[in-house]
Amino acid sequence: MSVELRDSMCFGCSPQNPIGLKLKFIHDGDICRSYFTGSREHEGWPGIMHGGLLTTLLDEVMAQWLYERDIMAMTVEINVKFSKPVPIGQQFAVEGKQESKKGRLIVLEGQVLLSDGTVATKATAKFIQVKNSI
Ligand SMILES: CCCCCCCC/C=C\CCCCCCCC(=O)SCCNC(=O)CCNC(=O)[C@H](O)C(C)(C)COP(=O)(O)OP(=O)(O)OC[C@H]1O[C@@H](n2cnc3c(N)ncnc32)[C@H](O)[C@@H]1OP(=O)(O)O
Repeated sequence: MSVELRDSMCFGCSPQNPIGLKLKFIHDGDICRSYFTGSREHEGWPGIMHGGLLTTLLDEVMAQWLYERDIMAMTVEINVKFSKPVPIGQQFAVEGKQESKKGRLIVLEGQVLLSDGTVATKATAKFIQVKNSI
C-alpha cells in the first residue's frame, strides 16, 4: 500500500486526524524541531505530561527528520530517559537529529526542552530504512 502525505492520518502530524496532535515542524540545519503545549487530556500524573505521549512526540520529530530528507524509515527501537517532569500548560520544544547511519540502520537522538532550556527528556531511537511505499 502506497501512503502519501495527503492521505496520511498520522497521529502525530496529519492536519486531518481529529484526535491527532497536528504537529508542525521546523527544520533548522541538522535539527528537526516542534513545539507543543500539553493540556489536561495529555497528562498522566496530575499537571504532568504523560510519558508515553512524550515518547510519541520524540518518535515523530525523529521520523520527520528522516521524512524531510526523503528517507522512508520505520522505528524499530526507542529508549527514553525521563529526567524532569514536563508540566502541562507550558510550551516546550521537541528536537531530533541524526546520530549515525550504517546501511539501513539509522540512529537518531531526541530531546524535550522546557522553556528555560532544561533538558527534561532524552531519547535514542533506531530506524530501519524501508522502500518508498509501506
Ligand atoms: C516514515 C514513513 C512515512 C511514510 C508515509 C508518509 C506520509 C506521512 C508522513 C509522515 C509520517 C511519519 C510517520 C512517523 C511515525 C513515527 C514512527 C513510527 O511510529 S514507525 C511505526 C512503528 N514501527 C514499526 O511498525 C516497525 C515494525 N518493524 C518492521 O516492520 C520491520 O522490522 C522493518 C520493515 C522495519 C524491517 O524489517 P526487514 O525485514 O525489512 O528488515 P530486517 O532484516 O528485520 O532488518 C534489517 C537490518 O536491520 C537490523 N535491525 C533490525 N532491528 C534492529 C534493531 N532494533 N537494532 C539494530 N539493528 C536492527 C537487522 O539485524 C538487519 O540487519 P542486517 O541487514 O541483517 O545487517
